[in-house]
Formats: sequence, C-alpha cells, structure tokens
Amino acid sequence: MEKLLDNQDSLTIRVDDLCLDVETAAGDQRRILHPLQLEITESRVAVIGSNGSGKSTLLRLLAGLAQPTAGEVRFSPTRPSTGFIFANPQAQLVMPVVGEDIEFSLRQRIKQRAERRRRAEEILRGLGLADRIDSSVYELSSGEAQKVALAGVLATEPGLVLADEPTTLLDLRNAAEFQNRLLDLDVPLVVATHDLEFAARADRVLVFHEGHLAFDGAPAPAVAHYRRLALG
Ligand SMILES: Nc1ncnc2c1ncn2[C@@H]1O[C@H](COP(=O)(O)OP(=O)(O)OP(=O)(O)O)[C@@H](O)[C@H]1O
Repeated sequence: MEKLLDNQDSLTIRVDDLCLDVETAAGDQRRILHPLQLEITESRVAVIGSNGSGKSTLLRLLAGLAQPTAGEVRFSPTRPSTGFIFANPQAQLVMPVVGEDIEFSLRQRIKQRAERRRRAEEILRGLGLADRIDSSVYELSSGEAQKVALAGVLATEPGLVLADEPTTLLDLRNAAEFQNRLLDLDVPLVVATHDLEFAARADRVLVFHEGHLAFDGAPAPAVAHYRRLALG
C-alpha cells in the first residue's frame, strides 16, 4: 500500500497525573478520568473499554480539545499537529464538494490555488478516491466519507492521528480497508475502538474501565482482560 506520510522523528507522549472532573446535571463533581500516568512511544496504540469508560475523554485530552482538571500531556520532541478522526465523518467535512474540502485543509500550507488542487488530487488518489474529487460530500457513502475525512486530516500533515471509533459506521469491507489505511500511515496513531480485531493489530493496547486505566500491554492479554471486565 502507498505510504501517505513520512514521519521521521519518533514521538513520545507523556501523560502525567492527568485527570478530568466534570460537573453533573445535579451540580456535583464527577471524576471521569482518574489520575493517569502513561508514556507512549509506540506508533499504533489502541484504546478499548466499555461505553463510558473514558476512551474519548483520553483522546480529547491528548488532542487538547478538553482541558484536564489536573496533570498534563507533554510531547517530545515537540507538540505535533494533531489530526482527529471522528466516528461520523460528516461531522468534519466542512465544504460541499470533496475537492474543496481537501483544499480547505490545505489552505494554511499551500497558498497557490492550482497547487492546492494538485495536492488534493494526489491525496485523494492515494486513498483510491481520485474519481470523487468533484462529488458532493452529501452523496458519499459512509465508507467514502470517512476516507475523505482522512484525506482532510492527511492534508494538514499531522504528526499524530487520533481516531475515535473511526469504523463504527462502516460495513465489514470498508472497516477493514479503513483500518488498513490507518495502520499503514507513517504517523503515530492512537485509536479508540470497540473492534477487538482492530485493537489486536496495535502495538500496545490500553484498557479503560470506569475512568481508570485497567490494563496496559500487548493486544492479546489486553483483549482478554477487557473480556473479563465486560463479561465476567
Ligand atoms: N463533558 C462532559 N460532561 C459530563 N459527563 C461527561 C462529559 N464528557 C464525558 N462524560 C462522561 O464521562 C464518561 C466517559 O465518557 P467517554 O466519552 O470518555 O467514554 P467512552 O469510553 O469514549 O465511551 P463510548 O464507548 O460510549 O464512546 C461517560 O460516562 C460520559 O457520560
């Protein structure tokens, strides 16, 4: 498969005593992420756990989309630009036409319009979407839309990709293809997923349970740990 990005510098993510409290509707404080220590150097990390266990919370904190109550996330050598992929790709397509959407993501890096179009074509071709450049984003299937969302993320040349249940809306074939694309990126990936086969292909798996990190290690024991937690 064609390599889409080339990330030479290895990234280290250090999470120090990170925790997050939220205010409930009743006005009480509720801790949704308990103090967390982590050092991530692996390039493919999966985050698994039951609904409400804290997976998205961790991703949002890593992305800087939420501010921790305490603790911090540090990146070495520097904080990378981060691309975020959501479960529902339509939530992140901002322009009505596929090519325009990718060009929008390129506007900071490439000032010349013709050059933006050329790069958009190149990125879409790399994802097998060359023939969709002039399509309306509203007529895409979920599988195509998720690939366009990925194209938009790749256009920003991220140093880290965070994906929150990116294959939830995809059928078996599209999910498998999209997973391959994510795992094939030359950029570190942290992905929250309920797909345990996908998680099993990561270098390291974090299992969350009720806002705590319940297991951290290789995929096979991590998945077994999660099964015990979830199914008893
Ligand atoms: N801003 C918020 N205010 C109040 N509660 C929140 C907020 N964000 C998350 N929560 C709660 O924190 C808990 C963890 O949520 P989170 O979205 O991280 O879970 P998750 O593991 O990603 O779940 P899922 O698998 O369902 O996506 C949930 O109980 C959720 O309702």
